[in-house]
Amino acid sequence: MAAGLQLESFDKLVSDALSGADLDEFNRIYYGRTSHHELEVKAANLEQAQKNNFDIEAYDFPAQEEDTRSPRIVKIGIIQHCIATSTSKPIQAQRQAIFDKILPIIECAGNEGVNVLCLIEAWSMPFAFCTREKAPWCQFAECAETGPSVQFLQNLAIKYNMVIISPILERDETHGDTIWNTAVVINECGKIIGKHRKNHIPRVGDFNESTYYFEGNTGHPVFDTKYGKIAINICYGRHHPQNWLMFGINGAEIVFNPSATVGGLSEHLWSIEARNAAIANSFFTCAINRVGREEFPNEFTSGDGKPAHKDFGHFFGSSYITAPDGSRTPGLSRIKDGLLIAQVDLNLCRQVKDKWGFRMTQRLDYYAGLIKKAAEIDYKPQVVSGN
Ligand SMILES: NC(=O)NCCC(=O)O
Repeated sequence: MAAGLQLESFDKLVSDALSGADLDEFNRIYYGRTSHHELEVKAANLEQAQKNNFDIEAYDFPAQEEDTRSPRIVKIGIIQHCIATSTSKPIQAQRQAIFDKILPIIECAGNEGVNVLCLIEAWSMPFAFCTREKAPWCQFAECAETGPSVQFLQNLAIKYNMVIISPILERDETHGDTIWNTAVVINECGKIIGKHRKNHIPRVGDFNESTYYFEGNTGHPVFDTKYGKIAINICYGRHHPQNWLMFGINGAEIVFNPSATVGGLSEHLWSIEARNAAIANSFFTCAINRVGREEFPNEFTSGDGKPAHKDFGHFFGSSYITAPDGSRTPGLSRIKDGLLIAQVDLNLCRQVKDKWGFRMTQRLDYYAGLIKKAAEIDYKPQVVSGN
């Protein structure tokens, strides 16, 4: 099969090709456990998924029983989806079409008892930053506290008693109408408990996001919710180990990575980075990517000598969840909308810290000193001459 759009999923390719002991051994080595611990999904939700053309998969990550702590079972949900209509339509129509298509997926998450749900980066709009055009795309920017996306999700958060992370294009009207790439955290009562702005902005390929917004100014907040301590590392921030590290230092137990990235650029990195972060920081990570192709009315170039084009390329989905011990779920489809659920016991975070001691051995003070020196203008790299 030719590489690209046709391949439904890497994980399916493997499970179709292998069986029996070979598949078990592959799973043990690649996923970190021979069985995926699949959980049953309610028949009504499977029906709903089929009717609305999305997948649902659910997996379990148990921890060892402890004498001194009760299990802390939490259901995490992540949704990947494509846009729902032409990028030439009026802004409100494009946004409403996304609301309409994502509603049954969120309802399924709610009906499956998901406690914390996260959507893709800039979920309520096409990823128009490739174009470098300000109009009409800046009109998608909305107030984090009162905008249409937040209002839409607040009701669902209340209805399903669910924390929802809503990554949007934010317009901060109070501070000069500035635009940010922001994840808004809505608690299970529908209250906005805070927001985080993307810390690292890409300047690669068609990802011309720096034309629209700056590096975030909200630090590395960890939101202490009813369902655990959660944080959000938005898309390109996953390439920066220190970004993950700071969320870990601040006590995160689950870090979501809402993303928008395309096959030509990053597909070979995708399965590594969020997974590695889970291992290095003893927390759960959830890598969530957009699906589909997005075409824009006017051509744009990427500064790479290639012809001008209107299409961003293939957003390859493949969302997955990794536990602190490095075991992971299979990824969702590369081409289809989907809901991935992981039932996790948050006690696993401490159990992995006790086993591996990464937190204890990371030598923060040592590296803090070294990095401070390395950032100085006259720093001399420690290189030993071979001559
Ligand atoms: N949205 C975003 O930051 N994409 C950058 C490309 C990547 O990180 O793979």
